[in-house]
Amino acid sequence: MSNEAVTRIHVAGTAGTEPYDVLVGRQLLGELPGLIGDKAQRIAVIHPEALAETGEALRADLAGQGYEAVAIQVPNAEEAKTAEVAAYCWKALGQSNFTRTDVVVGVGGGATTDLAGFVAATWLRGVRWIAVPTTVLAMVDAAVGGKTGINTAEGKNLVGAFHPPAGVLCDLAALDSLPVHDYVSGLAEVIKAGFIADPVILDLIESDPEAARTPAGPHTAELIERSIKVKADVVSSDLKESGLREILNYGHTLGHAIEKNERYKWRHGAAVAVGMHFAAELGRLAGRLDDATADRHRTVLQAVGLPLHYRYDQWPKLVENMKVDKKSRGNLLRFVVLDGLARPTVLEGPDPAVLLAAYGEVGQ
Ligand SMILES: NC(=O)c1ccc[n+]([C@@H]2O[C@H](COP(=O)([O-])OP(=O)(O)OC[C@H]3O[C@@H](n4cnc5c(N)ncnc54)[C@H](O)[C@@H]3O)[C@@H](O)[C@H]2O)c1
Ligand SMILES: O=C(O)C(=O)C[C@@H](O)[C@H](O)[C@H](O)COP(=O)(O)O
Ligand SMILES: [Zn+2]
Repeated sequence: MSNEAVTRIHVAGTAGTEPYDVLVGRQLLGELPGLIGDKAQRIAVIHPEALAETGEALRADLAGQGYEAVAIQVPNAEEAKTAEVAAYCWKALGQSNFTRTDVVVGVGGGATTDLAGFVAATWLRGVRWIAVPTTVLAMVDAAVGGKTGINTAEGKNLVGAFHPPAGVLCDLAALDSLPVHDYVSGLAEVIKAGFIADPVILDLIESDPEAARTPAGPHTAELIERSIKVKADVVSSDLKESGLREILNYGHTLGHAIEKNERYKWRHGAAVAVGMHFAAELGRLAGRLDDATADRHRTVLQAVGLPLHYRYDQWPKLVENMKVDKKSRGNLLRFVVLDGLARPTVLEGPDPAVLLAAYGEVGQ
């Protein structure tokens, strides 16, 4: 793995879907026409406000290549993941006479790629789409694996579809304009990949946590590639989350509950960081996780500047919010915990007293 070469990570097709590759490197947009294929006449470039120039440049470039290209600008961050914004995109596609052979390109962070993928999944019951992630989080996680969706007032990602992209282009140059707060938020999913499957990720971050906070750090490409590999391996064998894929939800049961409680104003990665701290304490109290690995969660998350704590008095609301987690079955709450480093497992229906005790370490 190096900073210069283009790395290609393969995602196998399962459940009747096509395989595809995730490319990591620089100046990758030349790959787009090949991914678009030769049947498309129209391309819709869905991008957030923050990437207005990028979106327009891409639209103009595609128009120069002979496509009828439209740019669809959507709000930044979670404000894009709503039914209203999805409907706005459907309207734009309808007004462009967008057909089944046409292609959606989602350019942006995870919120944008989740929305763009969802729009592609639902338009005409599914059209081809390509992800061009521009945040760490979207490169290592959101754009890979075909989970697409939007939030509702009742919870995070409650409406969506499994609809894998035709390809994912991770241009590392995009990260240079990312505010540090958003860069660091993405490290939560990188650290998650380290705890559930690839501890070398943790070693690399711990070797220089300050450097890990910037795209100029010495291990940026390797951290991104290793995290993508973790995700690609999991979704290659379990696209629709019938089992193994649940491990990617480490830290998310509480994390999503916090996001909803904050009306989606917290960054996803920050909420997942608190959620992983909670999951580590839960694993420890359930007698599964050793002290050293549980403590390592605190040190590595804190070292890169991610939060560990949330409001203690919000626990009853968080418990309510967790009931709509997609891993729940009836009234049974289910949490991904670790049996040890890189040994994820599911803890079903833990004693409410144990849950509260774990939250006692997290709440402030
Ligand atoms: N589908 C999945 O498997 C999956 C996995 C993980 C996370 N997610 C979702 O991803 C979302 C979080 O993604 P995120 O952390 O990328 O946040 P985000 O998409 O909200 O982006 C953060 C902010 O950065 C801006 N931005 C994006 N790229 C930029 C760039 N290169 N330069 C400057 N600004 C830029 C965005 O417009 C936004 O304002 C959440 O909605 C989460 O649920 C989905
Ligand atoms: O891809 C997955 O599967 C994940 O769980 C990855 C998570 O990082 C991601 O936030 C995902 O969107 C959560 O899925 P959800 O099904 O809990 O909404
Ligand atoms: Zn996530």
